[in-house]
Amino acid sequence: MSQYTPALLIINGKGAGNEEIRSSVKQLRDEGLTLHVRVTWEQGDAARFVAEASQLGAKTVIAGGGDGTINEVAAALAQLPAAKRPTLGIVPLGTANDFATACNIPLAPEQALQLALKGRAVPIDLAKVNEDRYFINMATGGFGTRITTETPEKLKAVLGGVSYFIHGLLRLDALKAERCEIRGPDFRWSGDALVIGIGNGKQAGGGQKLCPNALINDGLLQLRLLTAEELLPTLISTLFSGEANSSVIDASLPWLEIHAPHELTFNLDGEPLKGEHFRIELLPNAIECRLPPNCELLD
Ligand SMILES: Nc1ncnc2c1ncn2[C@@H]1O[C@H](COP(=O)(O)OP(=O)(O)OP(=O)(O)O)[C@@H](O)[C@H]1O
Ligand SMILES: [Mg+2]
Repeated sequence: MSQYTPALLIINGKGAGNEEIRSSVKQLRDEGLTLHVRVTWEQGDAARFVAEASQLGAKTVIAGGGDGTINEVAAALAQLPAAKRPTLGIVPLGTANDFATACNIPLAPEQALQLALKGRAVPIDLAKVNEDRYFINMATGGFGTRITTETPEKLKAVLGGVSYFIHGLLRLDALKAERCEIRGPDFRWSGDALVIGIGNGKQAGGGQKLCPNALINDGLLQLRLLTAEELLPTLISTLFSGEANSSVIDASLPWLEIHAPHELTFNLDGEPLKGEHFRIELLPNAIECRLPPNCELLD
């Protein structure tokens, strides 16, 4: 398999017991591919492994995990000089795998690994949040945040992506509007928001298409705001169907700033970030990613 350059597979420790991955890696190595494997234990490990990639001569770095793992790998790649930046591959081993699902990346590890090594590399956008945080898929505030921050790991392990949905329904009583102000080029809104979705990708929280018009190579973020004017049942059906409605505000923006009088929690690809001020800026063509020809997030 000499047509492949060496690659590095970073597996989130939660998915490291996957036997299919083990046998696929063995098979690829038997065919002659140099495929390094590293396993994470905690936050920060993936970024350190990405830094190691150039010493290993890896031209492809594969994130084996859910959205949080892809986030960490993609963010570390974006911070490397362009000339030394490996291409991102994705093997979905998380709970919801919202980004991979929206991209039509195969969920079967063997096929995903083939795509991650051989697929067409496409430049994609990333979003930068404040000084040093990023997201590849979506930032959510409000209801969606509660779902993803508080869905217990045990529920995720037993029920997979459905757990986000079930846990979300159990927590409807906890739905609370957040007062905030949002500004961007030719855009200004202030009021009480129940859900704030800022999408590079379309879906989060286990298949909820919060930002149905988002694309990962259009140079724009889709902002979708569900305001507190609507009755709860209408709002929930809107949330799950993605249809238009008067309490839904939509905008496509290259950057935006959010200010709140008290602390808000945003989830960046499912990983929490607290603050009162957020500046979110789209970085066009920030990294290259191997994606299937039928990826639905491409322009
Ligand atoms: N060995 C490990 N055990 C538990 N957590 C880990 C381990 N290694 C990394 N992490 C943490 O896992 C989180 C990322 O998980 P990831 O998002 O990939 O999976 P998931 O949440 O199950 O899937 P998804 O986000 O697609 O629903 C990060 O917060 C990271 O710090
Ligand atoms: Mg996650």
